[in-house]
Amino acid sequence: MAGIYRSTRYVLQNAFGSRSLPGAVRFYSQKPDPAPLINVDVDSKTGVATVTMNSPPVNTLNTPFLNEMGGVIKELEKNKTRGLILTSSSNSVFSAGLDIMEMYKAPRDQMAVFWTTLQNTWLSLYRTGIPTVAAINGHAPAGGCLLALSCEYRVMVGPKFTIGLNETQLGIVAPPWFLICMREAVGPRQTELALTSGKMFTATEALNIGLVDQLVSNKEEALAEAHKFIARFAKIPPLARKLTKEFTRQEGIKYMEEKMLDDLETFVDVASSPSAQKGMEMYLEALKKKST
Ligand SMILES: CCCCCCCCCCC/C=C/C(=O)SCCNC(=O)CCNC(=O)[C@H](O)C(C)(C)COP(=O)(O)OP(=O)(O)OC[C@H]1O[C@@H](n2cnc3c(N)ncnc32)[C@H](O)[C@@H]1OP(=O)(O)O
Repeated sequence: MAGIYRSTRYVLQNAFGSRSLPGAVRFYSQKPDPAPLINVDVDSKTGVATVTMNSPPVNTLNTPFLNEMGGVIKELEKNKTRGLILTSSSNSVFSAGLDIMEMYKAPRDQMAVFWTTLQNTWLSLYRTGIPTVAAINGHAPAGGCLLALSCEYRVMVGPKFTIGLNETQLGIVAPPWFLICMREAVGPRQTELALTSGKMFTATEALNIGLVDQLVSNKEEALAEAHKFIARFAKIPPLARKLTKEFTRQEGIKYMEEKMLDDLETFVDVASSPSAQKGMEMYLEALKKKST
């Protein structure tokens, strides 16, 4: 089994195409798609990129989306972008997390490609030397929360949106690297309390436990505060900053570098188990009922 996963990873690692940015202008990532999943807008004065997830209806994280995100981060690094602000084009959802359709009734090799892409893209975002901020302008459950936690600073639009690692409510388990990200933000006690119950926090609750750093009342304010955070690093030498970030995040980085294949195998085994599949089926049905 590990052989399949290793070759899958090889293919994926070579699948991130690259393309030069034509200076500080707007560009769309990866494929010349009339409806890109992610828009990137680089401010020509500050060199800060606003990366807007634009995969309606709820920015689920599936393989094409994650591949595109990985490509975007690579491009921004190559172009020495000064900052990355992650936000959503939706008025109510930052990201609904992993696309359950990538896991529900999916063949094991498809699940493996999906998970490997998630692992690689997460690691790129989590460890990038570019200062990162999540401008959370909508709900951010599970993988949506992970995306926000992988950034260095979180500004959330309140009060009506929610955020959290709710996996246990779905009968699935947040892997250790999700948990490490949460623990880095809120500490071990709050992590255990939050994850064992799968709690979704209101924006105010999230601020109170340190899951987010700032509350604002709309997206424009969130973007303005995100720019302010990035401006703090104007006079900090980039290499010193990057290495300090790596040292601070070494637990998560080490976990992924050393345990990537074990994590992948565990994921495929757990996600394809009859009980996890039943749980996903019921959850999808509940989501569908809610939306009709
Ligand atoms: C080492 C140990 C490893 C073990 C690991 C094994 C197990 C793997 C676990 C991995 C961790 C998982 C992480 C995840 O991210 S799982 C996904 C969790 N996400 C959610 O719970 C969010 C679900 N969605 C919602 O709550 C709402 O959609 C939301 C509040 C985000 C927005 O609500 P809104 O009313 O605006 O929109 P709708 O609910 O009507 O949704 C619109 C359509 O989108 C579909 N949808 C929503 N979320 C998902 C999703 N995550 N995946 C797939 N599809 C989704 C929804 O069904 C609607 O579809 P239709 O329009 O067709 O009805």
